[in-house]
Amino acid sequence: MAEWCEVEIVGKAVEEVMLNPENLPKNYMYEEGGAGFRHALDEDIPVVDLLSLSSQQELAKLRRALHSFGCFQVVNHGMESSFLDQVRDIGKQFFQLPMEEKQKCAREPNNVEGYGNDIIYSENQRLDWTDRVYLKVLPEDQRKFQFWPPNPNDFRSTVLRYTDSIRLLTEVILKAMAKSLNLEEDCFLNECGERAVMFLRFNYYPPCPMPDHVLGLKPHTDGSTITFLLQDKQEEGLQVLKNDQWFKVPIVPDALVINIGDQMEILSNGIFRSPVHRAVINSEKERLTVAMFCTPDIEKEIKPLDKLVTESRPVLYRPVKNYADFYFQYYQQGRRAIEASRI
Ligand SMILES: O=C(O)CCC(=O)C(=O)O
Ligand SMILES: [Fe+2]
Repeated sequence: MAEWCEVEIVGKAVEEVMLNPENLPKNYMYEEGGAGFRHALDEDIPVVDLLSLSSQQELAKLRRALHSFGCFQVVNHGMESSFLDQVRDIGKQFFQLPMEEKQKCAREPNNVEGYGNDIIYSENQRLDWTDRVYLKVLPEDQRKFQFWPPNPNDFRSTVLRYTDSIRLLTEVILKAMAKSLNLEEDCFLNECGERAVMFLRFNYYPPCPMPDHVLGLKPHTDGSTITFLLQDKQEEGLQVLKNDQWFKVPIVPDALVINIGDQMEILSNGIFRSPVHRAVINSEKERLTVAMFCTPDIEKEIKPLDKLVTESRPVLYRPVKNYADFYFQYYQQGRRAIEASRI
């Protein structure tokens, strides 16, 4: 691992790489790709109705979904279709701006926030076919507005409103997840703490001339407790791995995809599974998704809840703190950061 270094190698926006399609850098290429590379099965990922989530039947469905797939889609979450369109639109409008305009909120080396893409730690690193805007939206006093696009002019107000809505929804979902395991409803929320952190990421995937050899996002798990993903309205691309097979996460109108992240896998002592997932791309259409990563207060130590450790299910993970600190190094090596916690 000697070639992995702390200092970032500065890469190009995918949008610029795309201008020279005959010469795609080999870091993007999966040699093993080809026909079938993007293939995934259609087995419906469970869709949970938030309005029925107090019923035992819906809670049981939630528990099964989180144990088998590690993800589900939620409908009737209270956000209007037109508002979700607005959230996607501010992202699309930003990526359509001229490069000089986007560069005004460019990410700084070795920092995750702002406009940019992968932090490159090694010449050999596999790169993702995506440009992003990544922002810490909570806690409020940690917002760095210099990285928030001033353009389109409703960007900031829309992000703030979306953050408020997701914060409320997080409470509802974490409570339901606790209830689905017959635990006190606040137990996961308490572990996240008063100063829980939320990161928002707009993922923009330009069309790619070699979609059978390139991935939008390499296989990974999220480092969050839970992640909310607003999918593109037209273009599919998200796939989750279950029993060594890829499954499509279909577009369900106005639904949000909710993924378990590594820190929830740890809290639940492995009952909820943080799924390996990836994003595939296509040669004709761009795709835009909006991910909100909910993570605990960085001062909180995260470990399996006592009530979920039993004789038949011994403790599976060591405590972790400030998971994001080492998450990205693992991610860029195509490894799972949870390895550092597994006993
Ligand atoms: O864009 C997608 O479909 C997946 C996004 C994702 O997994 C992420 O941002 O971590
Ligand atoms: Fe992800």
